[in-house]
Amino acid sequence: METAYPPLSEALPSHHDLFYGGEWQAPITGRYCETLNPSTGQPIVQVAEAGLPDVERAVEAAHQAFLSWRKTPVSERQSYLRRAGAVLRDHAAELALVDAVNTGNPVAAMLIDAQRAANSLDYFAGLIPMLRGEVLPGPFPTDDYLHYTVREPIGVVARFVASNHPFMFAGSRMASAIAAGNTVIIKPPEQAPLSCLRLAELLQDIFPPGVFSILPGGPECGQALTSHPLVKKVTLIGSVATGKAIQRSAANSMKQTHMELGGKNALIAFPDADIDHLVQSVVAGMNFTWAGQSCGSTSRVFLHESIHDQVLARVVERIQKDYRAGDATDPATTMGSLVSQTAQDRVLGYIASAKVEGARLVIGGGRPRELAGTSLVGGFFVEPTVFADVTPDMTIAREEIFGPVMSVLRWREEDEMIRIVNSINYGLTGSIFTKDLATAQRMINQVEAGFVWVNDVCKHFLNVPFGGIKESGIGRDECLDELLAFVTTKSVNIKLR
Ligand SMILES: NC(=O)c1ccc[n+]([C@@H]2O[C@H](COP(=O)([O-])OP(=O)(O)OC[C@H]3O[C@@H](n4cnc5c(N)ncnc54)[C@H](O)[C@@H]3O)[C@@H](O)[C@H]2O)c1
Repeated sequence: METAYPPLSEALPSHHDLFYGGEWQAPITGRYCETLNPSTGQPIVQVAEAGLPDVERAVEAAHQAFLSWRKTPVSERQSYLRRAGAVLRDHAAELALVDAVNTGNPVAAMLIDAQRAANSLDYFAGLIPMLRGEVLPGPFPTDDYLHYTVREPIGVVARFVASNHPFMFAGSRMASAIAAGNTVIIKPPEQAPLSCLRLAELLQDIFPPGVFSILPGGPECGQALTSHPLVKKVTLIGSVATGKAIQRSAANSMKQTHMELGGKNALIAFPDADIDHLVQSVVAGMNFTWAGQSCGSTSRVFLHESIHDQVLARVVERIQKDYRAGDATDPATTMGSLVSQTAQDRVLGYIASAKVEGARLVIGGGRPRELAGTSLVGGFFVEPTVFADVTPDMTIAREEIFGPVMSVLRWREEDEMIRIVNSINYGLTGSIFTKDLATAQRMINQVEAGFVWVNDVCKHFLNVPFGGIKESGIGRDECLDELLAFVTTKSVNIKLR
């Protein structure tokens, strides 16, 4: 069935201020900043920017709300979360449209995001009864002492959300913290705050005031949240550099942090891989639909020399057939833009570095020529780009580009290949393509990544922990561990006589 999208004017949020304490509030500093449509580069609307005094008020409101939310019965918390999930499902098309116009990601592909966020809200509602403690044996007779543990919420949680799927991350990641009895302040990405504002409009009558807040803003807002003494945990979906900055700021008040960071993920293809499936997966793994902007993109493709040339040729053919840059709000668009001019410049900079360092440009490498003379000429597009003959020391083999740029590396010796795979500081995901289970298991044992697919790419499965090792993150999401990350354990010892 074809999706019916509302007119953009009806989908966009009518509020552009800050949402905290259950109300819309104008920024005390009076600062507003333009947000753009990355498909055209044109402004959409001005959105409030939270400053230090706004953060003070929002955190205080969230803290007051915490004092009662933590005591809210489990069944009530579950019903709040499930109602929120139902609302997101009902509004999937408009939320997809808002993110399309503000992130540059094609609207048809964004439809799934509301579903994912809603599934997460339902999932964590169902998991709340797992927040149980234990009765523990101690060193003395049980007639003398009873020892047990209880799980308690932490307090106000600040969640910083990445620019690639703003409302999916806001909606899905608020679920665990709220389910556990905390209150949450979400800071949307500067580049694309509109879907989080729409989220607040949709959920404002569902949760009690202060349980969730949306504070659009820039560095001042970020710094104020990460250093505020009443914010007890800071979580980020973002880049490694931002993760380090947040950790430094949070360290002053010894805050817990939870980090979902970048990746430079390897796809490893063995000679016995099913070639048709491999070709399709190499292309799918790059997430060209949203211009490569996915933490899990398998942007380093290790092809065994015996299949290298045929796979590369077919990958290129498939990319050229399947992806055409277009306006993100058009349901027929198969490839979106980067989220901002800064992101476009960064990606073009990496492409230039690859050329200088000697990689072989196979396709792409610039702005799409076919957009010249159209209304999209000012959009932040980059063609799907493939470099071959990439060597491990090249910048594009080592750094996360977060754009539509695939690096293909040829390999011969397995030990040398796995050494190169593991030679970088990232450790988010990895994909292994082979028909042989023993080969797959040998690689699984060696690849340094928090999440490994065998004969697949990119898929997330709710209830299966997702997260990185090395500099790609701290903690696990989309599973019970995520819920447990938002409680602390209190040990109780009762002297019985
Ligand atoms: N591991 C994952 O699950 C996952 C998922 C999606 C994206 N990512 C990563 O996110 C990055 C892309 O997203 P991005 O460009 O929005 O990332 P980013 O690091 O630039 O920004 C992420 C968020 O942090 C905020 N922020 C930036 N500096 C801050 C500071 N000093 N203090 C507090 N907040 C600050 C931003 O406003 C934004 O909301 C990529 O590295 C990508 O791999 C990771």
